[in-house]
Amino acid sequence: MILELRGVWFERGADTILREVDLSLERGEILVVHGRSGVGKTTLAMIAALLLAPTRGRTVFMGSDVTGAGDQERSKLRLKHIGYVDQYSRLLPSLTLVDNVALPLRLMGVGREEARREASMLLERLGLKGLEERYPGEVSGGQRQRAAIARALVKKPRLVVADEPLSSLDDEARETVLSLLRDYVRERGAAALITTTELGVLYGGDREYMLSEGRLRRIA
Ligand SMILES: Nc1ncnc2c1ncn2[C@@H]1O[C@H](COP(=O)(O)OP(=O)(O)OP(=O)(O)O)[C@@H](O)[C@H]1O
Repeated sequence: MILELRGVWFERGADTILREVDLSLERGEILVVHGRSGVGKTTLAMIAALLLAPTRGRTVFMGSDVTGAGDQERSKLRLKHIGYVDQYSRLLPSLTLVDNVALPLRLMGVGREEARREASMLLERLGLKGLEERYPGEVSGGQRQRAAIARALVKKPRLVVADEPLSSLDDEARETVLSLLRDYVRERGAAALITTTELGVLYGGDREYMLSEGRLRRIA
């Protein structure tokens, strides 16, 4: 088991965003959470990525209960094991795509050339060959989105959490990303959680859920 959320609540002031959410992610699985704008998908994604602690309930990551873990312990786990793609596919504007994607490896101590080589390979698999030396401001939103996915995968994390990673992609690019994610989680025994505001389309995840009124309901 990679991640387990047990009876998780998230309350902010008088608002209850998540109510008694149970979710488990096993190795090799892709889980998709659908939901309208504002229902709490980002909140759930951030809890899954250990960026946010639930107000009630337990979080178990790779067999360890991290419910009461401090910031430092959680950030250590994140750096090593979790790739997070935020909703805005934020990249550093002053670095080219290849250097953005190579950055997590550089931070882990990998040499520049090797890190850039790994990054280029991933960019190519995501259909971005030829754009390696462009800056984020010189590519499209969908291309930035794919570069952000490459950046999350480059350090080969155990858990990939991607918040609305497909929103600016056409059908072909979307399929490219999903099939790369499928191959990735299967090959590496990793797991992925992705969110989407699309309600009527299934994404071919191993399990798909609808989040509404704070509760998760399985839809496929
Ligand atoms: N920092 C904050 N302070 C107060 N309320 C917040 C904050 N962040 C989010 N919210 C509220 O919490 C609720 C859940 O937000 P969240 O971002 O998790 O939703 P979402 O499903 O990801 O939405 P979207 O699809 O529009 O990104 C929303 O009603 C939002 O307005």
